[in-house]
Amino acid sequence: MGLLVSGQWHDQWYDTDTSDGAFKRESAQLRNWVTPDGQPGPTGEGGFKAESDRYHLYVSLACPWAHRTLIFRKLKELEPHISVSIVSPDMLEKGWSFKTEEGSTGDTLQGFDYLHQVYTANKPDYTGRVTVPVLWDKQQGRIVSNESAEIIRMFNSAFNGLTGNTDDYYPENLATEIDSVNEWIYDSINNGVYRSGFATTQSAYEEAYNEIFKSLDQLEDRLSQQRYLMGETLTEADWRLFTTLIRFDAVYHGHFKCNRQRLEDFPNISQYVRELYQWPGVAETVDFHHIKRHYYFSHTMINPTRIVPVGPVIDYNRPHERGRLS
Ligand SMILES: N[C@@H](CCC(=O)N[C@@H](CS)C(=O)NCC(=O)O)C(=O)O
Repeated sequence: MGLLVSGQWHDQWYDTDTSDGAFKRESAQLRNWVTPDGQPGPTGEGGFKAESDRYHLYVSLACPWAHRTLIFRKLKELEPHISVSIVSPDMLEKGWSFKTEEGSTGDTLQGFDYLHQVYTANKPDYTGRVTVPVLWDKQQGRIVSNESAEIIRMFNSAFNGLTGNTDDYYPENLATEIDSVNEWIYDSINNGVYRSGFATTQSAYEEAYNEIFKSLDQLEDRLSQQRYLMGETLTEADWRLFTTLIRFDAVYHGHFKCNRQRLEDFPNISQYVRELYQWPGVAETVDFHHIKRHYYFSHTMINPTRIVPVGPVIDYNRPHERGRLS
């Protein structure tokens, strides 16, 4: 685990000393947008037109942020148009690698050994963390974006002309409400589990833990009254939440100490997770080997023995009752 400083790799764990033991996530730096005609998007530069076989996605199957982009690539029928490389679940001294032993595809586009080389190929003197996902433009030989929240918005609509798929997970009439639910879920759940797991003081950990379970209680209540976060319409807010929920009992409950109870113990949340897991194509994007191996093997500061737990045994394919009550 580390970061690039002026293009040089430095092996370094997150610094929590300056924030009373609390983990602070850095904002993504590369924020251009693919658009239907190549006009600039909400941030960054223009010149990234939606075209078939022009873009390549670098992902980890372990990472909840990268997982969102894989789900959108699947749901929006972008697989024939956007190629993918999957990193190894082991993120060690040199960060994300393409070592194939534990199931990386290798860098199928550029043949690099490490993801940090993709970042320096984009900008030789790059300074910052080297994170997945990364959306790479094969035509210009540069990174379009390393922000999953924005990559899924591009996937949601920019390529509709190519795929003919007009399913909309960010409909205009719900956009403001989706943005506000996203913010709540991001702070307390998506990033909350990391704040719990990476905390280095008892108080920072307990603060994150309390926020997570307060939000999960609210979520359980909301899902007892409606099928999805926005009611009857399945939106990006659900997919952003799902990638954290599907990892919860396998890693966040144990490794990140989010252990007041398992998600399996929440009647509505657990059924909602199963409904989304069973959504056509989605189960294929979930890889519990990569998920467990990444967290338990890579974070030696938290789990020095690197033993990867065998359980839990949960059948996400068993039936759910969602949709029957409404
Ligand atoms: N804001 C980014 C965050 C991505 C992120 O933090 N990914 C993690 C993996 S789950 C990562 O690559 N971490 C490497 C590091 O922090 O050095 C996004 O949502 O795309």
